[in-house]
Amino acid sequence: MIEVKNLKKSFGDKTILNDVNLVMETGKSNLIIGSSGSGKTVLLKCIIGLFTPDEGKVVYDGMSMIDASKDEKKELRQQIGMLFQGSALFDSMTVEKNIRFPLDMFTTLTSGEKLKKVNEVLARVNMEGANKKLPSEISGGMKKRVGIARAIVLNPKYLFCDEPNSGLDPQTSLVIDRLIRDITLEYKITTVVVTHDMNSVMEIGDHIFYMYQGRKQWEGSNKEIIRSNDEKLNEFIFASDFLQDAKQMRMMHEEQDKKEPANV
Ligand SMILES: Nc1ncnc2c1ncn2[C@@H]1O[C@H](COP(=O)(O)OP(=O)(O)OP(=O)(O)O)[C@@H](O)[C@H]1O
Repeated sequence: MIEVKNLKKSFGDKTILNDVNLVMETGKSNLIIGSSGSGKTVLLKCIIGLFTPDEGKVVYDGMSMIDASKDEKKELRQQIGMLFQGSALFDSMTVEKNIRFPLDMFTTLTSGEKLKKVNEVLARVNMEGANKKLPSEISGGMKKRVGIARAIVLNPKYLFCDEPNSGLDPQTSLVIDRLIRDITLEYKITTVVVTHDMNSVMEIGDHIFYMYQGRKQWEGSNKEIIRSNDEKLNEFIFASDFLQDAKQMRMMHEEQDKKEPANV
């Protein structure tokens, strides 16, 4: 579980995050959504320790990141897997070397043990046998899968994904979303996803945080979001790329409700 408590962050006299409180549960996909400039990336960077908040705390399973010792921070960093926007693979390295990179950085495993781990995670993302391929030789969706394999190779307790579907077609996005959701459940990871994609919200949004002008404006599940009465959230849903999908989803759910009233 990750708890964000009374987090504040400003740059100069501009307040970016204003008293943000979130609880992100283990084994769940926690999504952060919001319009451009609402503070999602700054929030993510505060959570993973790339920015130091001006006030407040980020607590990882009872351990406050700010108050942690140097060794505790180092240990925590190893428990964090990161899927970057655009996958961020090393172009000159093969798939195998890309995935092995965190093992080389953080472990003293033998090369045989490392290869075993690489092959395990490659199989988990359905990319068996792709060891010797270069990033330039695989598709965007495959690159994301390699990025996920690299993010989970150290068995992280926490997984952060920044726009995991950027640049992917809807079908491939669905594959990536489901992979993130399944891995979150199987490995009992606390997963945090920053996204603009309504399909992801509906597919994997166990818990969604809607950020508006540096504050948490709304939170709830993917079932609740399409029935929300929050004006700002609805404006966001209906004014953005979410429009078509959201309308369709809302209609689908209304149809479903007529048949079987949902208890939410
Ligand atoms: N290092 C920085 N120094 C100064 N201002 C910053 C810095 N990083 C972000 N900001 C400002 O913080 C605000 C929030 O930015 P942030 O990147 O968190 O938005 P976002 O919600 O992630 O947007 P997007 O969806 O476009 O990525 C913006 O006004 C941005 O200019």
